[in-house]
Amino acid sequence: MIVGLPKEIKTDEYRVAMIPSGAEELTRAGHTVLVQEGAGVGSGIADTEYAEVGATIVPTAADVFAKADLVVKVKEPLEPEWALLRSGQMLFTYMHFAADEKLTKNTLATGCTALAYETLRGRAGDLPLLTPMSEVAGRMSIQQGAKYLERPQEGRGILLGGVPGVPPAHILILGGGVVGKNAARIAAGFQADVVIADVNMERLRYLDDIMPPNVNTVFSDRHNIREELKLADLVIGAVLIPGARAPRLVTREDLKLMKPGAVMIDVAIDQGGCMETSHATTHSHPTYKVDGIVHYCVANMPGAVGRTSTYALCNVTFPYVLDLANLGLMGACAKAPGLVEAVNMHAGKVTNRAVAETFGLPYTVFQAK
Ligand SMILES: NC(=O)C1=CN([C@@H]2O[C@H](COP(=O)(O)OP(=O)(O)OC[C@H]3O[C@@H](n4cnc5c(N)ncnc54)[C@H](O)[C@@H]3O)[C@@H](O)[C@H]2O)C=CC1
Ligand SMILES: CC(=O)C(=O)O
Ligand SMILES: [Mg+2]
Repeated sequence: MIVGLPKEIKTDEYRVAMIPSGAEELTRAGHTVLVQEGAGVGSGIADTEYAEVGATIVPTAADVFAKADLVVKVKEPLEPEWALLRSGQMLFTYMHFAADEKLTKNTLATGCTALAYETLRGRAGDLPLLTPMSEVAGRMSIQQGAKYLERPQEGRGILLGGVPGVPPAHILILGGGVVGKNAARIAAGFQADVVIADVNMERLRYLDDIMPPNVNTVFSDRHNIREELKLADLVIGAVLIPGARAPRLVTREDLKLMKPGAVMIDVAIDQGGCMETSHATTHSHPTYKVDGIVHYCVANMPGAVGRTSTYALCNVTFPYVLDLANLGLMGACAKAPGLVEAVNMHAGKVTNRAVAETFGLPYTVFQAK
């Protein structure tokens, strides 16, 4: 099979979807690997490192897409890439279709098989290809929150951990999954006062067991969220309903409850965001203010720490890339049934129920045989 690795084109995206050890394994298994010139540079990987293990370096994305049976990427295909995708081709990347109707319809029109990292299921029902980036984004959310709470960044001028005689920041984390847990751990280390809200009681019990005393839990309902917003210096949006648009938990009206200069980091922005006033931003221009509240809504947070994130991502994606190359789509799905969940589109049909329902498109069951 021909496996293609284009350079990412999203603003401030420094990750790449395959590291040289992956290219080495694929070529050893008899596959051809096409790497776009400069694809790894943002993560500190030179073209020569791919070439040395047998990959072919090609000058443009068009060269990669034209020949590859399987294109491996990090972020969703952007407009210049839509024209390069074709029927019968597999695209394996983060898609986040429910957040973007134009992306959904244009990708569907290409007829490609769209395999989304974020909906692939592990044997335990987990989302193993989302997990490492959620670990990165969760940890990073507190780092960014600390920065934007500083007064020169238009925040409230609050130090997360406080100092003797002055209380620490109060942090509300909406969603206690992978992002939420990682955010809470880092925030706890800063000695902030942390509350995690979730609707899953089993998850809240688990978090209550493992977290230090400065992390508490609360059931996520309208009343509790509004009470917490009054206290919060920093809010982290970390909810997820896999495949679907994020539920809106904070309305514009709710912002009036908050302290001026409080910061909201909406990590769930890649699925459309869990605050009504959120819209996607970039690392170059990460924040904006609505009603005195600082909003940070970068949809590719891990892209800024490309070196860490690339290795963390490729550790988990590569086994599936190798299976897709060795066994083809149907063979790889037979080997790992959770891969079927990743198939969001196939042959011009939407094969993910949540994506279809979000945009009122017909839903077709993907037949993995
Ligand atoms: N902006 C970025 O760069 C990145 C964004 N993300 C996104 O962060 C979001 C969270 O991801 P994960 O933590 O991995 O998901 P997860 O599935 O591990 O956790 C989500 C949690 O949200 C909870 N939840 C659902 N509805 C809720 C509600 N109404 N109130 C409170 N909690 C609710 C679930 O019970 C679950 O515990 C996803 O949208 C993911 O794509 C992840 C990595 C990077
Ligand atoms: C998950 C996601 O959106 C990212 O890593 O960029
Ligand atoms: Mg407390």
